Amino acid sequence: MLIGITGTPGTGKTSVTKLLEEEPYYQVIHLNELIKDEKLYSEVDAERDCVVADMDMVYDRILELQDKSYTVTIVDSHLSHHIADIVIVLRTDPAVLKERLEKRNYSEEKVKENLEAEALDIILAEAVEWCEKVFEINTTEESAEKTLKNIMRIIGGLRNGNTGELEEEFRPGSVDWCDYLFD
Ligand SMILES: Nc1ncnc2c1ncn2[C@@H]1O[C@H](COP(=O)(O)OP(=O)(O)O)[C@@H](O)[C@H]1O
Repeated sequence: MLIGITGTPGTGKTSVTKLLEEEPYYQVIHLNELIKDEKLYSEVDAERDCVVADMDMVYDRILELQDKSYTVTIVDSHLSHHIADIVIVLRTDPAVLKERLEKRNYSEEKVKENLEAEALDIILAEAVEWCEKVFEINTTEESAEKTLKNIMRIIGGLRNGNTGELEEEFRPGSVDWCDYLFD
């Protein structure tokens, strides 16, 4: 089973997937590192300080790397909803996200761009449009450990074919940052 952990940068994807990596039966691919290490991109955008991933190359590489001896392969990246059919979108209140992104020494422009993307649900909307199953977790006031527990509950439900209540609890659209936009 291939599952994407996606969300705006700073929402906690890498922190939680690093914890998941320590659990047995989970293969974790940190896609952003892989894209840089293996140059799976078509362009370097120096102005925006990022690369433009070649998603065909990325998709083929993920399929090659997916090790079926693991029960679940997790793809950690804000691009993972381009690849996986099942995704968990991590969300963080833009006011909290701002602090996290500023600590990363992102430019003012890059912080603003990411905060707007989070406030406007950009990744969530893409995931809902492209993926078969989407779960949304608000990590604003949760530790990475608590988020890990929720992710493992969702994966457990998917494996048992019993996601009814989880689909309600982590329903896409349950998080709303509209107040941030109109403050
Ligand atoms: N659940 C959380 N609660 C508080 N801080 C968190 C949480 N998850 C991550 N962080 C902090 O936020 C920052 C960004 O987390 P990271 O996992 O790198 O996000 P992403 O992979 O989504 O870009 C890190 O400094 C991390 O310590």
